[in-house]
Amino acid sequence: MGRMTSPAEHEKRALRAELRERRELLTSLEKERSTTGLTDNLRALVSRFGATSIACYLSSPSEPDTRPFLQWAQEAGIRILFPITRTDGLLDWTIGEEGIETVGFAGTPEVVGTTLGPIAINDVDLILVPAAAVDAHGMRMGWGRGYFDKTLGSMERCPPVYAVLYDTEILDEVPSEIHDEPVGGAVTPSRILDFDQVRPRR
Ligand SMILES: Nc1nc2c(c(=O)[nH]1)N(C=O)[C@@H](CNc1ccc(C(=O)N[C@@H](CCC(=O)O)C(=O)O)cc1)CN2
Ligand SMILES: Nc1ncnc2c1ncn2[C@@H]1O[C@H](COP(=O)(O)OP(=O)(O)OP(=O)(O)O)[C@@H](O)[C@H]1O
Repeated sequence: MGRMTSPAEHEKRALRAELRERRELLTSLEKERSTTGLTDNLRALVSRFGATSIACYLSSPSEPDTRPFLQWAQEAGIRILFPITRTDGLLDWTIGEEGIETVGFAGTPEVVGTTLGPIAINDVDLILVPAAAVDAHGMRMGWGRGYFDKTLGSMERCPPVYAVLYDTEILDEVPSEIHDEPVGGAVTPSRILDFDQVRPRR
């Protein structure tokens, strides 16, 4: 499109490729082992905030497995909003009343259900976002489509936002651009991190 590529964009692309490759190298045993801890930590986070309503995504095979946690949350009567990718780069949300899974526009697993618009996410008590990496200031890098930056950037008041990722993806520093939205914390298979944010959320 003739746009200039900034150093941060370039760095992000290289880092994403490295992180993607690292995830692809995890064995199914390593992944299975990490699921128990991740599920415990996600449950603990819900308890900590007393969340009765959350936003979370269905993980794809290379991502830390959110599914056992989602199963627990559903059984516990927690309202879950799942993202639906739109062609315009925004996210719709659904509670997925059909209980059916499909593949979305961007290639990630999605749930089928009545579509709620982008602002439906304003109501939740806790937001769990996918991430490729985060740093100690809560700077987050996603997989490069800007869906969550746009979603979080458009929220007037934002509930706690935690990135879900593997331990090795917590880095000293993540390349950042002006539109990048920080997260308040991160959840990995071994811990829950809370960041001191440089740029406080509105
Ligand atoms: N499970 C899951 N659902 C999710 C996300 C996610 O990261 N994980 N999303 C989080 O936003 C949204 C979808 N985001 C996506 C972001 C990038 C690509 C993608 O195909 N990226 C290319 C490379 C892009 C690049 O590196 O520049 C690729 O992976 O080949 C797909 C979906 C909504 N749902
Ligand atoms: N708030 C925004 N408004 C408009 N465009 C945006 C916004 N945030 C990000 N973008 C655009 O989206 C693209 C991807 O951004 P970036 O590389 O930061 O995504 P990411 O953080 O990896 O993705 P995601 O948020 O989906 O996990 C960039 O071209 C960027 O300009």
